[in-house]
Amino acid sequence: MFFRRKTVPIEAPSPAAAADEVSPLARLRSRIDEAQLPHHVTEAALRELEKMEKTDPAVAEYSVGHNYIDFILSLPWNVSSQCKLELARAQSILDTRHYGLNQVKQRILEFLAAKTLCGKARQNILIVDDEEIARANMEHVLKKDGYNCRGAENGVEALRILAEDDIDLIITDLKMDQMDGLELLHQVNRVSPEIPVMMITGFATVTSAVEALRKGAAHYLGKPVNLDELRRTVKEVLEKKLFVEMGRGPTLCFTGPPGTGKTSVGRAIAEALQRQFVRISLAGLRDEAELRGHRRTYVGALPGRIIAELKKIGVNNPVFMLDEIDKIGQDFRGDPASVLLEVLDPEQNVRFTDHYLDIPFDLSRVMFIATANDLSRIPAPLLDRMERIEFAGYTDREKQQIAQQFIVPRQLKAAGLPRTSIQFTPEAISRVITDYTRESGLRNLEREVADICRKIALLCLKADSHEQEVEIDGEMITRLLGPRKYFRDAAEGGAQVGIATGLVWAETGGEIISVETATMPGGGKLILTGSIGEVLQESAQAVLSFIRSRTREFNIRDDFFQDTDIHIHFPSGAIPKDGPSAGITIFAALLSLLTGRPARRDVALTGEMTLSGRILPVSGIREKVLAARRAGVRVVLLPRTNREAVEALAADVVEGIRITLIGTAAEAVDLVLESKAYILPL
Ligand SMILES: Nc1ncnc2c1ncn2[C@@H]1O[C@H](COP(=O)(O)OP(=O)(O)OP(=O)(O)O)[C@@H](O)[C@H]1O
Repeated sequence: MFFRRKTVPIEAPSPAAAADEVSPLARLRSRIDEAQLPHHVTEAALRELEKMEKTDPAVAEYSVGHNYIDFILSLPWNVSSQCKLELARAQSILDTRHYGLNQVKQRILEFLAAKTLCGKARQNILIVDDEEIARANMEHVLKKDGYNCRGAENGVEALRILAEDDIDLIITDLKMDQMDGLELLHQVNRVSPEIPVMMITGFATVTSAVEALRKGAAHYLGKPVNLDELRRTVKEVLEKKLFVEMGRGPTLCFTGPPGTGKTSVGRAIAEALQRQFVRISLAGLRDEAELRGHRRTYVGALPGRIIAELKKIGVNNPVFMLDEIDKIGQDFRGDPASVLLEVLDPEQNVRFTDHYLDIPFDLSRVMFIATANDLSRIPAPLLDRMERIEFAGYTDREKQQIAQQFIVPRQLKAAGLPRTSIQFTPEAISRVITDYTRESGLRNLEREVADICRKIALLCLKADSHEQEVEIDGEMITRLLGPRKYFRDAAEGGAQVGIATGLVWAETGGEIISVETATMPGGGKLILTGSIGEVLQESAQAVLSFIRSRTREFNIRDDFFQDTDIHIHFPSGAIPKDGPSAGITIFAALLSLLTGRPARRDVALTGEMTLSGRILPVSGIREKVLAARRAGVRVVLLPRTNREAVEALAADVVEGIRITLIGTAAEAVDLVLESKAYILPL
């Protein structure tokens, strides 16, 4: 693509014409000309202008055309922010903005390091000209600018060099013996289409130069070559190529529970790269047109959100966050995922077409980062294009540190309170964390701290003493926030017959669930309730069959199911539940019910159970252990096959919790059920 300069003559205003007599169309034409848009964009704008010239200004099409040209002119076709990629700076920004997240920071730095190396490598230019003096001149100035240069006398020699060396740019004369510039361009396009070719031409061959541009040349310069223009153009062309190469490779996808820092790390990356930051939320997006825009033939047509955001931000190389990519939908209005496939594919996004814009826009300079809570909901082809980086939930100790260092100062400032005179004691923060929030991330913690700060601000204003020193302790938290919202139910509740505590993974992170069971006279029916999915229903069936096949082993009557119905309930019916990892918990609850042995509430289980009673591995171990700690669980039973994941847990994650690994359901029995039966077993 090349930038056309002054290709369309503007009619010079007659000396008599006053500035305000210039017609709106002439003004539009000169704006198009001055904008120095890429060639295909100028052509599209001029085509629209020609249509307007034939249209009555009173007709709606006239203003549609005017808006369209205005829109084209407002897009950042050539405007990029001067960004730098310095690894040390990136590291210090990531470190100062975020506590912990060591693995995440490490992965991001590795990702950026590869791009930094890509950007630091010296670029190789091949200069093809049969005049030795012309070659030598160009080599001289370009070498001074830090490029490696090689020379060739004609196209044949150039192709030979191309086969043996890595070349980033070819600058070629048009007229040469043996193989001329046009033929060389044709051959390069065939064997190495990613290498840009710049044409140098004498005045007599301008027509061929235009033809060369049509055939894919990156730029052309007239002879004698203006060396300053050459340096500028080479820099422009190579920078563009570098951007495309740096953008190549997978898009980053940050996954993890809400409030774990995905968006704010994205923002820090933009700052580290000195690029602008844009974020759009894709949650609930069903209509393809929202991303790709409406065709201009529709009344009230608008561009899609990607192009609209680029227009708003005014540069073509921001860090663009596609938030909640796992929440996009699909219906009769199209498939937004297919648009995202195009946007995230470096081969295709060079020519991204928005329906409203109707001409390709180059998105290759944009750095896209996606975020998701649940990877399993992302369509496989989309997931395939992304490099996943996991954000785990925080331990209470990490939350305490983040609150002291980041959240409290930020919320004090937001409430207009002086940071020096208001102090939160560690006990106060700890109370907010345990009694008023139950989450993997920091969303609610930040909300509660903000609430406290606003209340303090009101009190200070009422007392007219906002410079006064205030220490906020645990007791004051209760007075400000009211009765505690969460109880450590597992630790505080006693053992019960027919109820077991389980650990599951949800998109909000690890969660604790209880499985409740009851029997009643009936005829062998299994009733399952609690908004559960198919996999969970099948797990329950398998567990029941396992117990029925082992009645002797568990001291249960052989025919217990003949005259009994069994009901298994998963409380919190408003939340849909599915997944195999509750199998072992269903087993514990059911066996407790059938044997009359109470199940300990402070023992939590997770694991998929097979029909023969084996326990299969599950995912989200860290999140589940953190959820267990939040609920006051003391013992966690995990599948033996998850040993490696357990051993990888940091000491502060497992602090205060005993983890026992089990390989079969039978191993869990005496660990969960108390030995004494309180109710007569069935
Ligand atoms: N490690 C951390 N250090 C400092 N602050 C943090 C850290 N992690 C999260 N935060 C803060 O917590 C708040 C929530 O984070 P953020 O909005 O980035 O979460 P998110 O993971 O993008 O959530 P969602 O999935 O809901 O979009 C922000 O104010 C952020 O600055």
